[in-house]
Amino acid sequence: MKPRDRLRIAMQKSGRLTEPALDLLNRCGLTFRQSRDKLFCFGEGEPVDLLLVRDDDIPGLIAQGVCDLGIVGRNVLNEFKNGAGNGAASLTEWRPLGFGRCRLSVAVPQDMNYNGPEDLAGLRIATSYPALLGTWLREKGVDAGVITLAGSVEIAPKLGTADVICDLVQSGGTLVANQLRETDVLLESEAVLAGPETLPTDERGDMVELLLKRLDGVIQVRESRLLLLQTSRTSLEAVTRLLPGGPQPTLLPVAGQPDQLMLQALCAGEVSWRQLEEIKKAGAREMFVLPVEKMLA
Ligand SMILES: Nc1ncnc2c1ncn2[C@@H]1O[C@H](COP(=O)(O)OP(=O)(O)OP(=O)(O)O)[C@@H](O)[C@H]1O
Ligand SMILES: O=P(O)(O)OC[C@H]1O[C@H](OP(=O)(O)OP(=O)(O)O)[C@H](O)[C@@H]1O
Ligand SMILES: [Mg+2]
Repeated sequence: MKPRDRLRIAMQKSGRLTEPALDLLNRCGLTFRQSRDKLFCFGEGEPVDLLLVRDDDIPGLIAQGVCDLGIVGRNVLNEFKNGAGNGAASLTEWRPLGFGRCRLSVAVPQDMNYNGPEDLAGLRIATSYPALLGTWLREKGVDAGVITLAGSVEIAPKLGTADVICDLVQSGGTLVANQLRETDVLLESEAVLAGPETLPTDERGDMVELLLKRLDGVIQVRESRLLLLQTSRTSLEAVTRLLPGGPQPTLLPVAGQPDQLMLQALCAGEVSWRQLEEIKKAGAREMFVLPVEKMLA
């Protein structure tokens, strides 16, 4: 293979991961000029280009060295590592990316009596993830038939082509619509930045390091929220105890109300309605949760 001096990242051409992946790269300061065939996007500022492909092809492209990194679901990456890519150059997750969250689960007809994996013995299981399912069945010591389907797996029991299924679940809506019930979770998945365990030693390696640093910053900011509220000095301790994790809050005086304080806290993740209601019960009022756009400690 010809040596390359520009970093090449593979990502899904069109699907659930396309928009969030592009958005993430943009936030890392990477912008791309789209070529007419839309399969290759040339990086405008930094020496980083994109290859837009079917998500299933991403691990193989990295293993072959056609791309240096890829943005792909853990489900697809691990299916490759357990199956087609078994024994190929080892791939690793450089970063979990926090979108495309779903799980790979076994689901059975709602009216089936199911007590555990041993009840799958002798049944036919339809899946798009034969390698991950095969590994799990071996671990459980269960001998079952694996029927590989490219899609519409949930319909297989109704059609009589399988008894149970193993497929991706997010809200669970598709399972309910097909009278199925989730029984075992094989894998918790989200989009990841995948790459070889050993990074290139040339300038591309330096670019990967820079990208990882920017990614860490972007992910930290994306998950941060600024919580603003007012509280009386007497409620301060109770309110502070309920604050979601993060650095020490900042306290500011409120003009004309000496017993009141304005509190500002950086929270490491989402602040739910339930948490807000609890904090309010402890004595807080005038509460605001704001997204953080940029952060420089
Ligand atoms: N319902 C879901 N909710 C959230 N994430 C999901 C869901 N279903 C799948 N995913 C994640 O998004 C990834 C891409 O899903 P998508 O349906 O776009 O793939 P696809 O149909 O295989 O696309 P391609 O044409 O690239 O092969 C999945 O591999 C998985 O990691
Ligand atoms: O638990 P839920 O929220 O219902 O999501 C799960 C469904 O989402 C995915 O399919 P998708 O909608 O991408 O359809 P496809 O596999 O036919 O492309 C997955 O294959 C499940 O069928
Ligand atoms: Mg696919």
